Amino acid sequence: MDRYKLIKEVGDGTFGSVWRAINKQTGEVVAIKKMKKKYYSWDECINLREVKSLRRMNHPNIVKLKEVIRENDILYFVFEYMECNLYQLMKDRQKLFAEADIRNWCFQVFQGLSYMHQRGYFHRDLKPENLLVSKDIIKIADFGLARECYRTDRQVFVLIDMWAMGAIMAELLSLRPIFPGARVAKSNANEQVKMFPYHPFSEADEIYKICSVIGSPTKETWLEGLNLANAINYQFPEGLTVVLLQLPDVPLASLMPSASDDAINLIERLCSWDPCNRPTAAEALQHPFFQSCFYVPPSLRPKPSVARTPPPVGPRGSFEHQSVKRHPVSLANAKPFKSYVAPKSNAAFGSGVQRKLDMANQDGTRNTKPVRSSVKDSKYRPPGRKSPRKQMYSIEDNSAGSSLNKNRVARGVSETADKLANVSIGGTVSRRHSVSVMQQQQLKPLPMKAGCVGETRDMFLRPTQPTTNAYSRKVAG
Ligand SMILES: Nc1ncnc2c1ncn2[C@@H]1O[C@H](COP(=O)(O)OP(=O)(O)OP(=O)(O)O)[C@@H](O)[C@H]1O
Repeated sequence: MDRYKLIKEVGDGTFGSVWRAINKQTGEVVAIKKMKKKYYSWDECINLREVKSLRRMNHPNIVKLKEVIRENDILYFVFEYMECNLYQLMKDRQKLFAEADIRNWCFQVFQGLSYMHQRGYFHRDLKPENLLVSKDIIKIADFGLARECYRTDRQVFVLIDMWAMGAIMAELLSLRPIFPGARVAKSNANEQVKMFPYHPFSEADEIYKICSVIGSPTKETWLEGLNLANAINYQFPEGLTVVLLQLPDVPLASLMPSASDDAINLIERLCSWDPCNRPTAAEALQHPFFQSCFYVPPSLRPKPSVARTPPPVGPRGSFEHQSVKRHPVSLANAKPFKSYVAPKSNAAFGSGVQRKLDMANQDGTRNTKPVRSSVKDSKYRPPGRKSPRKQMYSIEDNSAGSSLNKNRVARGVSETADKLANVSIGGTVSRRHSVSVMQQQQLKPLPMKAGCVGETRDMFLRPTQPTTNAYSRKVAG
């Protein structure tokens, strides 16, 4: 570690604190994650999920793990440095993001996810804090909960991440969490939840909040989920919504009045009760929301120095000019997504030897086609599917990153059986948001944005500046 100079703490997560640091030899700025747990053997380290999964990832939209160091029983991950995370960009922001920016970010994240999912990994902890941004580039980080899934399960498991992406997209568009939870001490929550099953800190409440936004599942939207619920004698909170709490339905568009129809449609698809109705990442890239996105492969980029990260992708014009255009695309006619090829595994590491991860040999030549819609006036359809004191490493499985309670909000309801089975009065959940759906509904219409073009409803509802900031998450720095 003496090769690095720690500059400033930039993040403090459940498992580690993250520092901006400089490599004294090369001058390179890096991010060093110092794990909180002690690691007494090298075997423990190489079996961490974060290590096992990240060593296999080599994509411009997945944060690069450069080195793993164990020194005095402390484990350090050396990552490429990113300026901030998406939550930091949102938390103090008053003005909504341009939809073009959101499109650009989401397009990149879906590319990273598509790459990861095709290799059999799913993230399971997607949230704004784990999407890191530097200029126009966004990368997926924090693979502490990432899991590998068998080929047969892949289609279903990876769709967990897609739910989270729907929630993140909605949050970006409204600057508010769409299914807001609360962050509380678990011990407190336990007591309080026992007293009232729909207490805001319970999992039941989280399901309730989801139902109040997207409606309770029906036979049409999620028969399997209803059967599962029946099997464990669980009733979705539709009745309670009406009888006890009198919450009206919340059309998604009213929570994001400035969002285009395409954006709303994609979020609705992603946040479908039935995982099989959610598009995969590759399919999401073909959604009309991304019709104006283009991608320049690294091999065609002018400067080698930027070859490891994609250039800004996104609309060529401003959103204001494009918001009423519709170029729906039929999946049947859409070009298949072409992904990066998995990097070759690193050679086995030698104990006690510092070794750099060979993550720099990215092959960008394969992703040569821009993802673009070509067929007009057809409707997008969702897919129908059923030691030495000092060690450094090149990587392999898991132990420390196994707490499933980290954050369930963004991870969503697709862990169906899990979630339904755990809906009990004593259940606890750790969450980060604190604003209720009721508060979201009380958003007052603000003056119309000059120059906006949209449908009639937009003209009355389009806010340019939310009056309150919905965030309560804590971020270092
Ligand atoms: N490569 C990086 N460059 C810059 N900042 C980073 C980097 N990696 C992480 N961070 C910052 O540190 C924060 C915590 O990192 P990370 O999510 O990896 O830790 P964690 O302990 O796993 O957190 P969590 O509680 O979400 O599980 C991130 O939200 C981000 O703000």
